[in-house]
Amino acid sequence: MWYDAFGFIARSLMQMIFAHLFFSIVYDLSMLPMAALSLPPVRVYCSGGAATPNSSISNNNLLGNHALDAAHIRRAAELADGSAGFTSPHPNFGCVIASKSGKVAGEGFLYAQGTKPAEVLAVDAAGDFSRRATAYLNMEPGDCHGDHSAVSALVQAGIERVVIGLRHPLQHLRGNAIRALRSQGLQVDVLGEDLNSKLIEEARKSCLLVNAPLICRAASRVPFSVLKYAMTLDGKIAASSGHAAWISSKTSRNRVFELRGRSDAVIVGGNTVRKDNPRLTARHGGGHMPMRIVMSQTLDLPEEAHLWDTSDVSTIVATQRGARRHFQKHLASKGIEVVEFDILNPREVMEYFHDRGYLSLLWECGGTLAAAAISSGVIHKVFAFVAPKIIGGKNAPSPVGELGMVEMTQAFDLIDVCYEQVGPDMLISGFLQPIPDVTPVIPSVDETFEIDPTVTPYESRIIFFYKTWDPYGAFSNFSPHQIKMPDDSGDYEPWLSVEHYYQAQKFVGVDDPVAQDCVENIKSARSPEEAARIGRSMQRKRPDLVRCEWESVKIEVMYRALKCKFSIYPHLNAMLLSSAGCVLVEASPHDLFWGGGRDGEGLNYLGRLLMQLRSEFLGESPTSIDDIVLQN
Ligand SMILES: NC(=O)C1=CN([C@@H]2O[C@H](COP(=O)(O)OP(=O)(O)OC[C@H]3O[C@@H](n4cnc5c(N)ncnc54)[C@H](OP(=O)(O)O)[C@@H]3O)[C@@H](O)[C@H]2O)C=CC1
Ligand SMILES: Nc1c(N[C@@H]2O[C@H](COP(=O)(O)O)[C@@H](O)[C@H]2O)[nH]c(=O)[nH]c1=O
Repeated sequence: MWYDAFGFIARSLMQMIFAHLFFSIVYDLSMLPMAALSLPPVRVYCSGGAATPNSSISNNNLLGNHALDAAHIRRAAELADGSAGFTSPHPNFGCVIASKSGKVAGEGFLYAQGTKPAEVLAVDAAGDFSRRATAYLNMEPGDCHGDHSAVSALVQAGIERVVIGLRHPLQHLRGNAIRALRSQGLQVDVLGEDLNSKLIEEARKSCLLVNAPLICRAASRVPFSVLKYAMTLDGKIAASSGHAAWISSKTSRNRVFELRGRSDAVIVGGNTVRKDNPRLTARHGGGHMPMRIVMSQTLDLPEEAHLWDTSDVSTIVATQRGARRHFQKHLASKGIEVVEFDILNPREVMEYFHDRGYLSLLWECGGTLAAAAISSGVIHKVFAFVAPKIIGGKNAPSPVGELGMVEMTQAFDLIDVCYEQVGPDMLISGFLQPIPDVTPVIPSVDETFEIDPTVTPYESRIIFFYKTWDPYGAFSNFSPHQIKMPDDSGDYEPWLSVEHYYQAQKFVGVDDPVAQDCVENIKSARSPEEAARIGRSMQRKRPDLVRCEWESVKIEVMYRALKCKFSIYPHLNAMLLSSAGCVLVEASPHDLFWGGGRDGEGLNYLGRLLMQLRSEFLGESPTSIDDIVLQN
């Protein structure tokens, strides 16, 4: 492939970078107590004993400073959770502004990347009360691309003190905002570093919980995985016939829809598709719709199934390399993406979805695949709905198949178990692995550089970028940088990101009100992910609405949008120029046009356009955009 020569170096560097990330997370073997995700409780009993969220903190001089700090941080964590389920999962940020007396003056949470940061919303809400106030943040802001909007908002509002629940878990972002705030003269107290007490420790746990998916993903290099099942009181997930609709109550199943809405994807095994013909959609009234993933070795799956209807949401089938090629074609004709693996096991599949940027997954499979997933160490948390029913049956399936254990002492003990009554059922949840604790004992990337200038961890001949949280994530067209592009009449219109502009251009100029509505919907989408979802889903459902010359103009469209982005933001321009001499590759394992693919088989047009722009900015233009378009 065109950059094969770099393959070995690239892999080594990727490993180095991941090793950096991995070792930046220090495991706390004390197994921290944690509460369940803060969905509306009916009755909850938690062994961790976390306090209830405090949403009405007022002036209370009886509370000590630590108690007040802890309460406000818990509230920030509670706010942060507000965005889960509304848009594709992302780090959750909440902010509370409290006056000197401890009274709450303003609150905010980040809805999605690209929308207003929690800190900006909170100081806006607090107005003049922000002056000399304290800001409480569940997590250090990830001002990753030199924008520092959260930091600027706090400084400009006149905040005197900032209390931070957790340093940013990603190594290349950790410490940056804290340093920036301190350098502006603000007092910054980090829980567990500058403040310590039992109450503070509990508040810190609520911050760990609300971003558990991000933290676990960074530490384990697989998406945060929750195994959910519904079983009878005698431990069966179906009758001996395989019939399972329904074990749990309607209230519990509604709760499952919410769990699905918090996940990037829901995953099942081939047998569940054959037996249940599930839909796996989140039907709780709006909110985020997860993708569906099927793991099947044989690909002996039905020709027709609810999961093959992708009008609302896509399905990916992961299978063994070479399995039933004609059936693969059948699936492809229905718009299903088939991904082949040399060895189809849960770890390989999870590593693949990690590289694809997935943050969290909900496993709704039967016991066969659940056992394989638990054995391979990819499951982080379990949600078991227990219904007060007995079905019996020697051969009726149970939630977890063979784990090879022979003595009770070998059983996995769940950590921080919560018991909650949901309708007539009992929901028991707990962690299979502790959430790794993030402690700042290892210097962040720029601190490392300060200590030893010869260490430049990201210097490489190939720079991979993909998700905006990556070190060079600002190269992604999903990075939340607004651009201004000319419309038909030459007037400049703002677009929230390159992705917004690119998706909308698919339907621009098409003489159909549905296409025009679609352009408007994409334009007003609250995040680049939302813009991409609208554009891609319309393209899939109504290919007739895509402008006829789209395939021949799309590179040009992307080029113009990128040129604007890297011209108007000096820090992005500097980042691009600083990559001179390096090959830029969009590390998308599935987009073989804009990305580099899993093994370098992708065309990497995004990387190529960026390198083209870089040459132009440097005044050396070996190829032109026309050459790139012609090569297409
Ligand atoms: N009550 C509940 O919560 C639930 C109940 N169920 C019930 O469970 C029953 C199905 O259980 P079960 O057969 O365990 O279903 P699974 O969902 O666990 O599917 C098993 C299948 O997963 C596929 N698979 C792919 N990779 C692997 C791997 N590495 N290891 C193991 N399997 C792999 C295989 O598909 P292939 O054969 O295609 O190669 C295998 O046959 C049904 O009766 C269903 O109704 C299912 C889900 C939840
Ligand atoms: N039987 C059972 C569950 N089964 C799970 O739900 C899937 C069906 O989802 P859907 O088609 O979207 O309604 C099914 O394939 C299996 O994964 N879930 C539960 O909460 N309670 C239940 O009693």
